[in-house]
This record gives sequence, structure tokens and C-alpha cells, in this order.
Amino acid sequence: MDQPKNTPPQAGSGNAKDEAQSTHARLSPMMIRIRATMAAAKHHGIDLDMRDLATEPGEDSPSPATLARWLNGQGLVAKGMRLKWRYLIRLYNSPPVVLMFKDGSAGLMVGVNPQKRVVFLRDPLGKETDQPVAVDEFRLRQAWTGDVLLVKRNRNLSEADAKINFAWLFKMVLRERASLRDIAIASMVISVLQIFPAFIVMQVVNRVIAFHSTATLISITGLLIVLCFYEVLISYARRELTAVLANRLDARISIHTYNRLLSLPLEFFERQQAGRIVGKVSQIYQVRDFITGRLLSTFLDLFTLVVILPFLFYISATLAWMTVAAAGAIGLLVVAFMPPLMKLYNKRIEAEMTRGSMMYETVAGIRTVKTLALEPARRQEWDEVIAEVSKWRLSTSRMQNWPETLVMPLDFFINRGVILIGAFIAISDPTSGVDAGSVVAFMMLGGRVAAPLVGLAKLMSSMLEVQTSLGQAGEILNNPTETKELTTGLRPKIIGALSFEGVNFTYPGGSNRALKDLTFSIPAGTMLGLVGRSGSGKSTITRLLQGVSRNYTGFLRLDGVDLREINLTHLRRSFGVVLQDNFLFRGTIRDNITAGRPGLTMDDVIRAARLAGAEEFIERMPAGYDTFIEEGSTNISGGQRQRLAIARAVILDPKFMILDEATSALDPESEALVNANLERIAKGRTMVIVSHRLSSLVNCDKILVLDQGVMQSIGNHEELLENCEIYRTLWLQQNRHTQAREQAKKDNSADDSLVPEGA
Ligand SMILES: Nc1ncnc2c1ncn2[C@@H]1O[C@H](COP(=O)(O)OP(=O)(O)OP(=O)(O)O)[C@@H](O)[C@H]1O
Repeated sequence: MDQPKNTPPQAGSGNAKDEAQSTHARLSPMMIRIRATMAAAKHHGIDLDMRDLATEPGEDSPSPATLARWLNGQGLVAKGMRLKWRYLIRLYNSPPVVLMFKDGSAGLMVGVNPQKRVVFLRDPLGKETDQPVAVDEFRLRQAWTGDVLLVKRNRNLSEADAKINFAWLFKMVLRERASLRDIAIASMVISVLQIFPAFIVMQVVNRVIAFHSTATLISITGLLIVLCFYEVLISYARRELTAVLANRLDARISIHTYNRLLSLPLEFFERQQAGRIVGKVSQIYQVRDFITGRLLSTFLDLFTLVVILPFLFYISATLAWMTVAAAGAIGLLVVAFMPPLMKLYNKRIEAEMTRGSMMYETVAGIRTVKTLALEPARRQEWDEVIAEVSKWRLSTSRMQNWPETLVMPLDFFINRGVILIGAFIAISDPTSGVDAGSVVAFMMLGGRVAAPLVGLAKLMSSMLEVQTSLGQAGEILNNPTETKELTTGLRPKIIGALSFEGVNFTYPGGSNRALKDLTFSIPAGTMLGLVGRSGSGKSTITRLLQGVSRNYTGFLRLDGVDLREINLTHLRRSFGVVLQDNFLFRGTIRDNITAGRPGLTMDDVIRAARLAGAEEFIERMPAGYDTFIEEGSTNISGGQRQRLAIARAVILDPKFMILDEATSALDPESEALVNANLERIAKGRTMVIVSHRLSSLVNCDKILVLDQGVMQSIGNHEELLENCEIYRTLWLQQNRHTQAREQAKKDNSADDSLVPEGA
């Protein structure tokens, strides 16, 4: 237990201890801190990937806040905080706590004994079963900074991954109950303050005017000014609170929506039109507007009702009943028109969605539209879409116009008729208790009763609209996500040996198998070419490898590990993938190569660019690595874009690369350049290359020939030319001209040799 000063207490005993200490000696304090955090996460069943850790510039060792950011959102909830010893020893029921040490490393506290006033530390590099070591306050203080990282499993992973529906909305609004309570109190106070002016005016009319009392008028004026001042203040506070609440709800909805969208599997996006996805997901903003707008204001108006209604009954029950009855009739009218309105509303949304889709499709496919001069056809189609939208918009507005017109007489009755009736009662029946003051007070407050009741009725109709919008957004967002596969599973070190064992795969909804009983294996470091006619299943193989489709039968193993057991994020990160058409984001070349992945330095960017053969053209650009790439990468050539995509794929030094027609769209010169770079990159990696051009695959160690999902043969170029009919045919088709030229050359030389000497 004797430790030198300021050295973190080490756990373990005997040989294990020596071993652990020698590992400690090899690892930097920063690494020990990271490993301690990973061990705390592991306790909750979450394997963290160090590549997700984004350290702040200038940090020697990640701070608790940085570590917490790393853990949050990976199925864990983490919080960095400063704790006193006396609080630390109260954490007796907690899972492992990471204690930050002064040298930049960390310890893992796995238990406490408050009676003996000791905490138990376990070696962060050891096993969960290792014996922890008891450390007292004095010894811990020598190493501990006082900072801790508390980690717990996100109890409600379902909350992070919750489906978008009313229950979710309700829970989310409920989480803001503190703000809601404050707003409700402010609304109550405002309502009460609003009663006073009416009450005062009643007094002015009845007493001041009737008895010519100036003194009463002065005191009433003073009171009125004070009340106005309070109302201004409280209204300000309510608006401020409401704005904050609306913003928080907006942020929550937006973050959750985006997270769910990102966790949907790629297969889902392939089945849907992008425009439709965006259109439907955007419906969530209607829901947001409803919650932060109508729902909140009606909720607040109801408080007004609760306060004002008793007051109105106090002034005159007859007039109050008349007002409530008229307001109720308005509500009924609104509700009666709801079903037909909803029908029309749904049609309108559908038509607007089609309009959005078409707009998106036109912008996305504008090259094709322009080059094929499709503008007139598109315009005509657009006219039809717009006609449909106009039709349903107009019908909805017309239908909406009806209840709005029909409620007007009732509204007039509340605001004017009730007053007239009040005046009549006051004149005809002096014993009724209705006097001039009551009538004026009613005039001031009666209208405020109608608004919340009508609001309540409209709220019900809006609920239906929101239900529709929620349904639309849910149609996209509530599809099964791949969150579980992305956050759980094995994270083996990938070396690159690959084997397919009786793999069969059919696309969802497809009738034929895209891969039939595929069995082959390649050792790590192999360059494997995939060849076959169009539709033979080449891309399907790469899809299965990347875990895009997982519902295949048979086994697909990477270094002997079943692919389905491997964590999806880890799997995809371990691959470098270059496709035919690679999307570059708006931003600098450097941003595109790092693609926002944390922990990458400029040196990594330059190394990747060099490996991809992109360095030379980047350096020739005016701003070098800071050159801005426009949307659609219009300011660089196709060959340059491919080289940037390769740099982006190799920056993490993947041991496994997939190139799916990566050079097919390039001109021969760029293709030769990129192919030369690929051969360099291939050293020490497994590469799966799909290409239509067999000439770019001749150097592959193995070429797999597919036909209608069935493996025809596997071997190198020469072997296949000899043994595989399909390969030979494809090769001859593609190299007919070269063959013909070579034949012609041979013939010519043969002819020359026939010319008699001296001729
Ligand atoms: N998303 C999909 N949904 C349904 N069927 C699909 C899908 N993608 C491909 N297929 C079908 O699966 C089979 C294999 O397609 P795959 O894309 O793997 O062929 P390929 O050899 O890569 O073709 P190409 O060289 O034209 O890219 C084809 O019959 C194709 O029609």
C-alpha cells in the first residue's frame, strides 16, 4: 500500500499487480484516463471506441467534461463534477466512478466503505474480477484532483430512441414541468390583475360618477397605475418564460428527429423517395408549432377562464350563463366542422407532399432535366401537381370559411348582445343586482371567456391535424432503427481475412435470390476483384460486407468473427469505401478528408492525400488544403474528386477497403492514375474491387466471377482466362480492339517475313 507521493494508487496483487504496473508504465497518463473511462462504460455493457473521443485543443489529458461528451449519446449518461471526500464515500451503491488523478491519469472507484472511511479502487487496465484495493482519504488526496466522472446506463435507452407519437410528446412536455408551472403561475396572476381594472371601472361608474367622489377617484387611479405596472412586469416575464420553453421544446424535437433519422438503416432510404422523406419528416415542425403555439396559449387562456368566470358569475349569473352558452355553441360549431375539414386537410397535405417531392427531384436531377431538355415536360407535370394542390387548398379554405362565418353572430352576441341584455335588465329590474357598473365590467371581460372556449374547440381540431402530421413524420421516423447494432456488439481488431459460407440473400420484396449459396474465402491482404455481368450480385456482396443488409442466411466472417456479431459502427469505420459517385460535402478539402472525424491532425490529412495521389493537385490549388469545395463539387474534376474520396477512405488506415466501380466514371488518364495509387494503397490491406473493366483487375490476387448471384469461378487472371468461359468472353469482348490490333501486327510481321529477300 506504500505509494510514492502523487502517484495514483495502483490496484492488483502479486503477479497481476506487476503485470498491471508494467502496463501502466507503458501507457501515458492520458491513456490510463481513457482506459478507466472505457472500463466504466464496459461495466454497463457499452464498448467505447476511442476514435469517437474528441479532445479539446490544448488539453493534455481529457477533462471530465470532454469524457462526458464522449459517453453521452452512446447509451450512457455521464457527468463530470467536483466532489468532496465526504460526498465521495456516500456513493456506496453506485457503479464504477472514474476519479481524476493529478498526473492526468485516472482511477476506477468500484466501491466504498463509509464506516471504515475507505474507497475501493480497481485497476482500470485489469479485469472486472480483479480484487479492488482499499484506499483511505489521506492516500487518495495525494493523487486525486477532486474531479470525478459519474457514469450510468441511460436507463431509458428507449427515450433516446423513442418512437415519435403522442406519448413521447407528452413526456417531453412534462419534462419541462418546472417552466410550465412558472408560466401557469404568471398567467394566473395576470388573469387576476385583469379582473381588477374591470372591478375598478365598476366602482368608478357606480360610486365616483354617481356620488361625484374625487378622493375615491384619485385613490382608484393610484391603484390602477400600480396594477398596470405589475401587469406589464408579469406579462414580460410570462413572454420570456414562454419563449425559453418554446425554444427548448423546439431544440428537443429537432435533435430527437435528426437522431432517429440518422439511425434508420440505409436500406430504408433506398426504398423511399428522398423528397418524400424530407416532406414527411418536416411535418414534425407542424407538431412543434402546435405545441409551442396553440397548445401553450390555450393552456394559458384556460387559466384566464378559471379566474374570470367566477367573477362574471359574481357580477351577474344570468349574463354569465348567456356568455357561456354562446361560447359553448361556438365550440360545438367548430367541432362539428372538424371531420370534413380533416378529410380535406389530409388531401391537401398529400398534394403538398407530392409538390415537395417533385421540386426536390427536379433540383437533384437538374443535370438530366437540362441536358435532355426536359423542361417543358417537367413544367407540364408541375402544372398538374400545382393544380391538385390549389384544388385542395381552396376546398380546405372554403370549408374553414363556414364555421368562421357561422360563429360571427354568436361572437357579436357575446360582445354586444349580452351588454344590451344587461342594460335592459338593469333598467327593467332594479332588484336584479345588475347596475351600470356591472354592465361595463361585463363589457370588459365577457369577450375573454369566449376566446379560451373557442380556443379549446380549435385545439381539438388542431389535435387532429397534429395527429395527421405526427402520423406522417412517424411513417418515416418510427421505422425500426439500427441503434442497437450501432451501439452494441463486438469490436474485434480487423485484419482482413474474409470468408463467405453458403450465403444466400434476397432483397426485401424481391422474388429472386441476389446471391445463391456463395462460398469462398480469402486471406488477409488479398486484392480480390469481383466480376460479372450487370445484375450478377457484385454490389450486393459489398453491401453485405458493410452491414447494409443483414438478413442473409449462411455465414459471413471477418477474421473468423461472424459479421452479424460485430458492432456496426466499428465495422463501417474499419472499412475504407470508395464508390463510383462519391458525395463531397460543402467545405474545405481538409474538412472533406477528415469528414469531421475527431482526433485527426493536419499530418494525417497530408499523409492520406499523399497515399491517394491527391497531394500534388491539392498543392497546386490557390488555397491548398483550405480550398473550398462547392456544393456538388463543381469546382474540381471527376478524377480529383475520386482521389479526395480515396484520401477520405484511407485516412483511418483501414485494413479492409471496398472499391465499387471507383474508377469507372473516369477518363482513361485519370483512371490509370487512380489505379496506380490504388495498387500502392493495397499493400498490407484486403481490397475488394468491383469493376466492369477487367483490365483494371488483372493485377488482383484473386478474381471472383459471378453470374446471376452464383459464383462461377475464382482465381487469378491467367487461370480464369484458361478455365472460366464467362471471364474469357467478357475479356475478349472488352479487349477485342487490342486483340485485333495485336493480330494485325502479327499478320503484318508474318507478311513481311514472306516477302522474298531482295524484293
Ligand atoms: N435495392 C434493391 N432492391 C431489390 N433488388 C435489388 C436491389 N439492388 C439490387 N437488386 C437486384 O439484385 C441483383 C444483384 O444486383 P447488384 O446490384 O448486386 O448487381 P451488380 O452485379 O452490382 O450490377 P451492376 O454491375 O449493374 O451494378 C439484381 O438482380 C438486382 O436487380
